[in-house]
Amino acid sequence: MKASMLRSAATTLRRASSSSSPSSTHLLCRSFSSDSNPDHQVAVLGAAGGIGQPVALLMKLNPLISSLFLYDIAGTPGIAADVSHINTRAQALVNMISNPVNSTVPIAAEVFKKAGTYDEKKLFGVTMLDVVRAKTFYAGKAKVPVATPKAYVSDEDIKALTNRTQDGGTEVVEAKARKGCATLSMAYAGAIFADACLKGLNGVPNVVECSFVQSTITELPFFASKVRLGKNGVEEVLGLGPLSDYEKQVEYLGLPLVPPYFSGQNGSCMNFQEGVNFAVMGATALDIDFFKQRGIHNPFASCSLGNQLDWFKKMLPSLCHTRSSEFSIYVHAAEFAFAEVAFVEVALVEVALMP
Ligand SMILES: NC(=O)C1=CN([C@@H]2O[C@H](COP(=O)(O)OP(=O)(O)OC[C@H]3O[C@@H](n4cnc5c(N)ncnc54)[C@H](O)[C@@H]3O)[C@@H](O)[C@H]2O)C=CC1
Ligand SMILES: O=C([O-])CC(=O)C(=O)O
Repeated sequence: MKASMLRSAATTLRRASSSSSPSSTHLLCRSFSSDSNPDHQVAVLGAAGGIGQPVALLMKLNPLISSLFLYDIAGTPGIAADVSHINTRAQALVNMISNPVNSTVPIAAEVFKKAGTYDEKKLFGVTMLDVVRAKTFYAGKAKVPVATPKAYVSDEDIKALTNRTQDGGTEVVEAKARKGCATLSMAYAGAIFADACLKGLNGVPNVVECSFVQSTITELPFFASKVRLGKNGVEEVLGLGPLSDYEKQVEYLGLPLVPPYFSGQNGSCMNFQEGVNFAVMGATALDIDFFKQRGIHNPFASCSLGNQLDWFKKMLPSLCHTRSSEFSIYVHAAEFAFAEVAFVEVALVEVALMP
């Protein structure tokens, strides 16, 4: 999701919470409602999209929802009339599906902060599709709907199931001959997560699902883990719990875990043979001061690309002693990190330039 869409969402929620007067938002809103109790209102943003359409259908079928509002883009000011019908407050829970969720959620947090509507208990990255896939693939392997992994599935199978879950998106994209991605299963997963949120809001006890949320369970400001849902959104961010030996392994994370950079004596890396990591999550291409001067706080960014290039330059002398195969592995990881940086950068610049 681009920052412009987040901005639209933030604008919509802010306006919905504060005013019933016509707004100048550029969203085209189609809305309808059903008469059921309790009174929960749900808005689907991007409702005309591959995921949005089936999500809207599933939301319409959910008896916990009394009003359903569907939004998509169009360049018409007629949106104002529709938006003014929404009387929901900024208490809304926001479930972000747009990829990459681990970037769009922190960016959304910044947008909401800028709009003065951020509540860390109410912003969720939807990671439910991974859970749905894991359960489905596991049940297929174990031949039972619910089971203890150790009891039914070998370590080797768990590894294969983990890989299949991690690659689930690609599996669907390829099955659709690259003409589409996972929309129906994502809509199902999104609807299940929304239903859990609604149950939490209704005071159903002990509703626990996985989500990418603001978190203190690791050193990262946002993380995906089990979350207890309640009347205010996130009731409790639950810890990781005991990890199996396999889960503790690096490959479970899907990326080579390269130690962070630190300079040793004479500015060289202490032990490059075990790798060196210049990538810092959320690092910006523009200097950090650019964002500071515009009042943007990026919780991930403690350095810029310039800092990383400086570290790299200091490290260069050690490269002469490194085998080329090792070098290519690290360069590969860096390429991945830079791609992510590029997306975050564009979105952050958009946030920085917000009026
Ligand atoms: N979290 C997860 O596990 C998954 C996430 N995704 C992600 O979900 C996202 C959406 O996927 P699709 O529905 O297939 O895409 P899509 O392109 O079919 O739909 C997106 C919709 O958003 C609308 N839109 C764009 N800007 C808007 C704005 N400012 N306001 C309102 N509507 C706006 C577009 O007009 C379009 O109808 C993608 O980022 C995709 O990568 C997809 C599958 C799984
Ligand atoms: O990559 C995508 O857009 C789809 C996705 O996340 C998935 O299917 O897991």
